[in-house]
Amino acid sequence: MGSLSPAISSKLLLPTTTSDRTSFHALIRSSFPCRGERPNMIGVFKRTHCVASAEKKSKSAIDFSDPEWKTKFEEDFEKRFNIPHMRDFFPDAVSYPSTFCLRMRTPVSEEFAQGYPSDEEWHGYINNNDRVLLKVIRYSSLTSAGAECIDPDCTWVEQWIHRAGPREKIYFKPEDVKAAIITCGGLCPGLNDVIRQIVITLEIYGVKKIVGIPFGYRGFGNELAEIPLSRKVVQNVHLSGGSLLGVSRGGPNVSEIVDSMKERGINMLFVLGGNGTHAGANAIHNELIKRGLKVAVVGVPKTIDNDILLMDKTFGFDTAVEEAQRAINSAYIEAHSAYRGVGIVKLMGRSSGFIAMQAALASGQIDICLIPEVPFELHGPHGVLKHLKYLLETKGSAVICVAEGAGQNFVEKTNAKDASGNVVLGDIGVHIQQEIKKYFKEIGDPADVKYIDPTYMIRACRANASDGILCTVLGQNAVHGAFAGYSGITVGICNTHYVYLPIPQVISYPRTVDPNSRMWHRCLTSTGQPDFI
Ligand SMILES: Nc1ncnc2c1ncn2[C@@H]1O[C@H](COP(=O)(O)OP(=O)(O)O)[C@@H](O)[C@H]1O
Ligand SMILES: O=P(O)(O)OC[C@H]1O[C@](O)(COP(=O)(O)O)[C@@H](O)[C@@H]1O
Ligand SMILES: [Mg+2]
Repeated sequence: MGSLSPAISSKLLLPTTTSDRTSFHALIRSSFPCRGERPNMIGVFKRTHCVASAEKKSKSAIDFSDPEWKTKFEEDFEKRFNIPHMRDFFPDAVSYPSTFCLRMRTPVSEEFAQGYPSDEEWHGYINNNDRVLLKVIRYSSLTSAGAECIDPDCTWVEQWIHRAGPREKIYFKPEDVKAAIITCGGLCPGLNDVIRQIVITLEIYGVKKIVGIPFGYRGFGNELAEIPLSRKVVQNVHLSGGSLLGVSRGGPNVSEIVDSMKERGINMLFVLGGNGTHAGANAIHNELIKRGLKVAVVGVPKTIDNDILLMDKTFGFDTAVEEAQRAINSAYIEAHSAYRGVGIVKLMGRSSGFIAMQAALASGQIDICLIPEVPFELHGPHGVLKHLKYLLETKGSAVICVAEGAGQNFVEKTNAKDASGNVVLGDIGVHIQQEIKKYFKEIGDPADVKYIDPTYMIRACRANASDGILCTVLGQNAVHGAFAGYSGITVGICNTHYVYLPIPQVISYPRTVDPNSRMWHRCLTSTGQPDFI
């Protein structure tokens, strides 16, 4: 393991504006070519396998010899994780006592003629100054496994983020609200659960006009009619997978979406989607502000790939891992029952191998787990095929779990993109299957290869119980955030607590498995696989 270059470790760029941050992340990526060593998006050093090139380092950096650097870092962190509020853009924004009351769950009268039921003594409101600690481990050294430190000495620095939940003051009168819900990108278990909770919570605040926009951002095209939503409509939707509203990739541009929102009179937008969707939601939020429109845009991160930064996990991920067990178990049984059987399971994960890693860990039936974050060779003395031969000779069978984004260097690039601009990946599962068959034929040993691709099965199912709970809390908090007057935010779970985060902070780049993390090490311990390079 190499150590950090002194030139790099002595200073660190601290971005303050959005454009600064964009260049910060670009700089970080270009300056730290080795995955394990670059500071992450909150400027954190990680233990490295190689040394970065110091000359690419920014001139504008924090000087760790400055006795004030820690205070400056904490202040900058507070600024970056500030959640945008109506008051920031509309100083004359008026607040009202909340209509969300834990004791009195419905407004006092249908028409709010008697005012809002806000004079109970205790409502369970969140104070705007409540915070959640983002990092809870105090590493003593960069040599600690998975260490994330701000400076080379691993000084303890507090990083606080905003606590989610209902506030005492709201910035929308429920009778003036027209709320819209939209689901974008690919499917994910739990979408219906989140939709359901958003609708139910909106109704508890007293909102009457709630609609679903069909088929993601495409639904803002004029030809698609809104779907009226109410508790009655959503009551049982969580019992099935998919999205009641439909999903899509691509769609109108941001300006057209905002035109459409204005025309429809939407002043609360709940956006369920992944990195791309959130980039869209943030752009919509900025455009609305630019046009002086008082609209709350709140995201709920959706991705079975679990590739959103800073969160413990995203909803649907646990369900996907659980569903993957069925495919892995089938592959295991097939492989185990065959003479020199090899089972291959391909799982989703465009650039992040979380599903493959966790599914391998959960099953205990995987011998080789291949993820996009960890390079490997197929051929050669240290390659996957050599190890497979060893496994067949010693165990008699083997099971491989491969993430769809792994080993893309082995498959032909098409340069094709989907409607959202995501690169269309080559099929690594099919490629590995063919290479295994070819290899064993060439060496004259038999191998009975069975390939299972459960790709869409693991994301089209309904959410399991723990995801159902996560969806419930996230959906409710999304509504609380909108009523509290926040916009351009997303909800998440952080160290088991629920938080609001400014969208740009969670989508700077996809979250990936850290090959130096304890979890990846646990996976390697479990599979017993060597390095394949
Ligand atoms: N950078 C972006 N700015 C605005 N909209 C985007 C951006 N990236 C993607 N989108 C839109 O967000 C939606 C979902 O994006 P996609 O990448 O397919 O899924 P996900 O949100 O799950 O990552 C699509 O309608 C796409 O057009
Ligand atoms: O076939 P589709 O609908 O494009 O979906 C495939 C993609 O969906 C995912 O599961 C999740 O992607 P999103 O988060 O963008 O929805 C990826 O792992 C995978 O590449
Ligand atoms: Mg995406």
